[in-house]
Amino acid sequence: MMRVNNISFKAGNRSILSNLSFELRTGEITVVLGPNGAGKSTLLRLLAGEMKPHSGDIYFDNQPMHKISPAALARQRAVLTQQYAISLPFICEEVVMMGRYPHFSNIPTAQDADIVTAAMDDMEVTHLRSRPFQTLSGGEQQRVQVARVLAQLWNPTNDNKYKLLLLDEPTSSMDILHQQMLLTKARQLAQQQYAVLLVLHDLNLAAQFAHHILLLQNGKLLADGSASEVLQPHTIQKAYGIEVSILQSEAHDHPIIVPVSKVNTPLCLP
Ligand SMILES: Nc1ncnc2c1ncn2[C@@H]1O[C@H](COP(=O)(O)OP(=O)(O)OP(=O)(O)O)[C@@H](O)[C@H]1O
Repeated sequence: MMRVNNISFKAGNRSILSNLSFELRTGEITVVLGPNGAGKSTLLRLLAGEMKPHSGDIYFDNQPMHKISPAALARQRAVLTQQYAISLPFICEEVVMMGRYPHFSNIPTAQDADIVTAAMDDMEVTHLRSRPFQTLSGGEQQRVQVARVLAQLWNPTNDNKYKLLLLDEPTSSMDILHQQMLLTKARQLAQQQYAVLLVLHDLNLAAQFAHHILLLQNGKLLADGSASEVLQPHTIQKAYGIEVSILQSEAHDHPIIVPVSKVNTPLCLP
């Protein structure tokens, strides 16, 4: 449902992404991995249509991305970026309702209100609905923002349109329970008409939930495939410069990645 053909992106003269090609398919969770600065967030913003690649093409639902109107795009794809500072004193329910803005003209309908309630229930933030967003903890804010993007793509009429959910490090502030809850929800959505793309740093979450992994290094695609294809010790060593062991356990249907090499951290004394 999304086809990326040989895209490159530059900031000034500096190449940030080079010659990336891949597909995002409905039914799948695609996880983008890579060290700090590899280009993951830049890639997500290009896929969201927030920026255009300097070369190459992105097709969404068989249309060139740049030809889709922002209003139409907002009904089919939702984005959670790493920065979501809200300076005005909105309460949480209003933040989640922002996800419904593309769906009503002036006043939210009863259905929009029901969707906000359901999305807040899914992210276990219903008890926070009347709290000012700025007073929430980091993990609570992240769950409210995920509820907002879920509300944006909520599909009560089953309109048969593909949905694309793009989440940049959505679990970074969440505790282990809420990480699992969110990624289980992402898996359920992928089983409907959604393609889900997650930027993650946690290789074990990627191993557990990804159908498809894109591993970036210096803006290039170092590996592209299933978790067991991509999460190999030599590939991880090449990408991150750290030695790992891959454990297989009968209790789990995915590999478990454990660092084994000692990292030589420069000692900074005052
Ligand atoms: N507008 C810009 N001008 C100059 N450099 C930029 C610009 N935007 C991004 N970069 C650089 O591009 C590289 C990729 O940035 P990006 O945010 O995509 O990395 P990332 O893989 O998401 O990193 P992280 O894991 O740290 O979040 C970084 O080195 C960043 O400094």
